[in-house]
Formats: sequence, structure tokens, C-alpha cells
Amino acid sequence: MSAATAPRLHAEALACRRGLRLLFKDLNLGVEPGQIVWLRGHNGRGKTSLLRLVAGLSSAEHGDVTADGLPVRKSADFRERLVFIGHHNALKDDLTVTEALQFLLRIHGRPSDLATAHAALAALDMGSRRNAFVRTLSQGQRRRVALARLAVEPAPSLWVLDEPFDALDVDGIARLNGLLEGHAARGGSVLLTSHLPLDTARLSPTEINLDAYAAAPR
Ligand SMILES: Nc1ncnc2c1ncn2[C@@H]1O[C@H](COP(=O)(O)OP(=O)(O)OP(=O)(O)O)[C@@H](O)[C@H]1O
Repeated sequence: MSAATAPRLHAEALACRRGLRLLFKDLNLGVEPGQIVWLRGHNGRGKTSLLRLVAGLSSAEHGDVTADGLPVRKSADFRERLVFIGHHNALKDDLTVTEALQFLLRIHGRPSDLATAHAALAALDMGSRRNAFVRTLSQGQRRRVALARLAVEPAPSLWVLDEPFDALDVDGIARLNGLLEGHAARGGSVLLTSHLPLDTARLSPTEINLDAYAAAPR
């Protein structure tokens, strides 16, 4: 990854269907380098579904999501400049914390040497558990390990984060806020969901309420 800023994300008149239900329609979306976008809306409105569209993991019913003008599903460059952390932490129970993080870094093409993994864990204050098995961690600790990837992201990419604050304590929230703030200041961008209130004074997020684009009752 060599680009100096995050990709410019754009979508027009986006509509999303899951199964038989049209979830939302007529959504215009833009995420610029340096911007933090907070996606809000009722349970089941389609926030996770939208994040999956943006990450190129599914197709829209109508409209295209583009990154620097190219459809995300066709851009290998975009995939290298994207960090997607879903609601499930994707950590393997039978690996140690360090191994599980190294695995995630490796499959996403990021530096995965021991020093990098240890630095990432230290940034989320998980250094003392680095040799523990993932299955022995609490939910908040698992979330910290999954988020540790962000601490060693080498270039300003687009971070797509599904409920990243979920299960974090006050210290974890402060650490994540620090990562988000630093990332945006370096030209990175963020699209995230959160049912918990964000620190708007610190993060200055742009809010999008998906309820305003509802296509049908939930
Ligand atoms: N694989 C699937 N097949 C069919 N419908 C699905 C599938 N996954 C999700 N849905 C439906 O799509 C709708 C939107 O789900 P989604 O997870 O995107 O909502 P959300 O806004 O993220 O919700 P929450 O705030 O509860 O996390 C829900 O009604 C859900 O039941």
C-alpha cells in the first residue's frame, strides 16, 4: 500500500435487498479521506448489510459503490486499502492471541511478524494476554485483539467497522477513540456503526441515519 490517503468512497441511489426484503433505497453516500462517518439506524435497518456492500462482500439491488471511481467489487487496489472488522471478531479459539492476530494480519496482506503483532497488542493493552488461548478471553478482550489490527495499519486506508465499541470498557473506548482520531488526522477514513453514543467532540463524525432511507417497515 503506497497511497498517501484513503480511497474516496462514493455511492448514488443505493438500494439493498436481503432475501425478499428491500431494506433501504435512494441512499447517497460519500466518505472522504480524513472523514469519520457514523452510520445510525434501528436494529435490522440494514447497517451491517451496507457495510458489507461497501466492503465488496455483496452486491447492491441498485447503484454501485465506487472507490476512487472504480466499483469496489472489481478493485484489487481497494481491497488492499480497506480494513473491514465485522461484528464477529474472526479470531480462532484454538490459537493463542498472538497467533490469531498474526493470522488475521497475514490473510489481509499486512506485516505479520512477531514484533508487529506484539506492538499491536500493546496498543490495546493486551500484551499480558498475548500467549493465552483466544477461547479463554472475555468478549471485551476479544474485541481488543480484533481491533489491534488497526494499531499497526501501515497506510491511511478506509476502516469499515461494525459496532467496534461493543463490549469495550472505558479504557478500551479511549484507546479506540485515540486510534480513530489519529487515523483521520493522517488522511485515513472511517465508516462505522455504533449503538453507543460516540465522542462527537473528539471524533467530529458525519452522521447518516439509515432510517431516513427505509424502503419498508422493519
Ligand atoms: N443472510 C440473510 N438473509 C436474509 N436476510 C438477512 C440476512 N442477513 C440479514 N438479513 C436481514 O436483513 C435485515 C438487516 O440486517 P442488518 O444486520 O444489516 O441490520 P442492522 O441495521 O445492522 O441491525 P442491528 O442494528 O440489529 O445490528 C434484517 O431484517 C435481517 O434479518
